[in-house]
Amino acid sequence: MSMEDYDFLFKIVLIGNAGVGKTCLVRRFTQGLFPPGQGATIGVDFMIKTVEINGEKVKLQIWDTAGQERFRSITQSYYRSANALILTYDITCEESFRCLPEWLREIEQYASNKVITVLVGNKIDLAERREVSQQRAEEFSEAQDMYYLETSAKESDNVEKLFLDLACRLISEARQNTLVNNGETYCRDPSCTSVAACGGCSLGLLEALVFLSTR
Ligand SMILES: Nc1nc2c(ncn2[C@@H]2O[C@H](COP(=O)(O)OP(=O)(O)OP(=O)(O)O)[C@@H](O)[C@H]2O)c(=O)[nH]1
Repeated sequence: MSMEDYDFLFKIVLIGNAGVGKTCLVRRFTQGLFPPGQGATIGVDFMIKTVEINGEKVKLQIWDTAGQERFRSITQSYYRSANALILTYDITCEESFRCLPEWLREIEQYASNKVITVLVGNKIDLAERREVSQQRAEEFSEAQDMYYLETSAKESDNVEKLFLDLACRLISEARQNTLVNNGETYCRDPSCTSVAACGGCSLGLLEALVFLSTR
């Protein structure tokens, strides 16, 4: 697709504890599948999906970060140019909910103050194993001024809604000019703000892949 083939380009970054289902949410949305035996993400993964909203083409760059602590210094560097963050926890895992204030501190420290943050409680298909009530999560998200949604990547519940509602909000913020301006970054170098696809930045896609796979 050429650069002119879309009206909006947004960068969305998924964060949250390991195993909460970030990769499965991204795969469900971008590829329409629930991957069997999904392994832990190493560093950062990247997918693109273009959607049409009210006749306008919206290109979503979706960055899936590793939840494991050992990758934190890599993943933090991806917050800065994000237009939106999807902070995910697992409704069957109290620990993943208790870690949310820690994630919010990371956002405060590393993301732009214009970033839109959505809180997602994933794995609602496992209702019998729920450890965090919807009410508790809603109260928490309201107190933090975040939009809240519960999803199941497995059953495809609310996954399209999550990304499409977010795209609508991003369009509306872009129109009011209040969004993070991140240029059109096509490579994995978080500091790249090049408009050309990796043409002008110091760390091209191939080099970045080697960098990530050797860690
Ligand atoms: N039942 C159920 N299981 C899910 C759902 N989403 C993810 N899982 C499972 O949860 C496990 C972890 O999923 P991932 O998508 O790898 O989690 P992650 O947050 O990307 O993990 P890291 O890459 O380590 O940060 C896998 O075994 C998935 O099959 C869901 O909606 N329902």
